[in-house]
Amino acid sequence: MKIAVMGAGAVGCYYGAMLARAGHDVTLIGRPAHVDAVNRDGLLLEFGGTQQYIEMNASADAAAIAGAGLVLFCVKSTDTNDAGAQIKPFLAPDTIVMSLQNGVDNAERLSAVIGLPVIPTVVYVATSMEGPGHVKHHGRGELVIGQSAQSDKVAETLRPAHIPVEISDNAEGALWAKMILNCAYNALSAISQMPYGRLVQGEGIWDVMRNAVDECLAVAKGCGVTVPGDVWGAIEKIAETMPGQYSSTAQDLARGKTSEIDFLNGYIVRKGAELGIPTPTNLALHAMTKLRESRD
Ligand SMILES: NC(=O)C1=CN([C@@H]2O[C@H](COP(=O)(O)OP(=O)(O)OC[C@H]3O[C@@H](n4cnc5c(N)ncnc54)[C@H](OP(=O)(O)O)[C@@H]3O)[C@@H](O)[C@H]2O)C=CC1
Ligand SMILES: CC(C)(CO)C(=O)C(=O)O
Repeated sequence: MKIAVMGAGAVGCYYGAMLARAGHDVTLIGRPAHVDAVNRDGLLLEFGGTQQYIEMNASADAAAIAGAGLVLFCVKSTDTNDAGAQIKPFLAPDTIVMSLQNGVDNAERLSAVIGLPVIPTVVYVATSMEGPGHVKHHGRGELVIGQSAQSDKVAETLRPAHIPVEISDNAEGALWAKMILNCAYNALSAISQMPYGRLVQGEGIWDVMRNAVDECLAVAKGCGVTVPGDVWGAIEKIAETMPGQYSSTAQDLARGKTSEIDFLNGYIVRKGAELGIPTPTNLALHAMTKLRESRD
């Protein structure tokens, strides 16, 4: 089966590389600098202290997605609608589309744009682009995917490529759990430009995080979502296990890029307003991050 990746970035290149390494016919759709490097040398995958060039197809033209049986959709939440509109003309009615993105509404938004079902996928991986056509794996790699008629087929395709897949009847709740963690840390790390270990030592920071999380849980409940696991316990663990890490939002702002904050704290604020649930802490975190994002 031909597999296409829309968004040749940290997540898309990693999963594309794992699948190509396992013998699949993989096509990456990405920006010209990455595409040129992959077409020239192959994709450089750094994994567990090893480096390997992996041959695969790459194109800057969304038309290269034509004929794919499976599409991994891996752009940032800010690009979902535009990238979805670009691939729509090249999808068949039976193409399986997965959203490998943070935030809770990407699968729904993408599905509305392309007119096909989209499998929501929670991505537990840490990867980064180290340069054009060069992806580095820092840890983990497992996916939790929603139930659908195609989910078994997806799992059977991905698992032999050393991509652990769990099919869950509460993938939505798992996406929420991850987003709530993001709502606790991402904006604070972005506004302060501090890593988590130092951040949580700030005066009142745990209280701010607790308030943000309580608002998120109230909004999740209002949306009828059951958030699995010990959300607060997982949040406390992040500061212990990743003390030197800056949030992806902090990294985006440091590079002058638009962040996904509208789909994290911003999403909670919008949903809270719809449901009549106050979200003052998320409102402040979102507004301050947007201010910082708009700085020259
Ligand atoms: N990196 C990680 O470790 C993790 C990331 N995630 C989530 O996964 C998603 C993807 O993140 P990540 O891979 O880090 O993001 P990246 O920015 O590294 O990758 C996305 C890539 O897609 C490109 N792109 C966007 N729109 C188009 C388009 N229309 N045509 C071609 N290329 C396009 C972007 O280019 P440009 O930048 O020029 O727009 C970028 O190179 C996000 O929702 C993120 O939150 C989840 C877990 C871990
Ligand atoms: C888990 C966490 C908070 C790790 O940095 C993350 O998902 C992000 O930075 O967006």
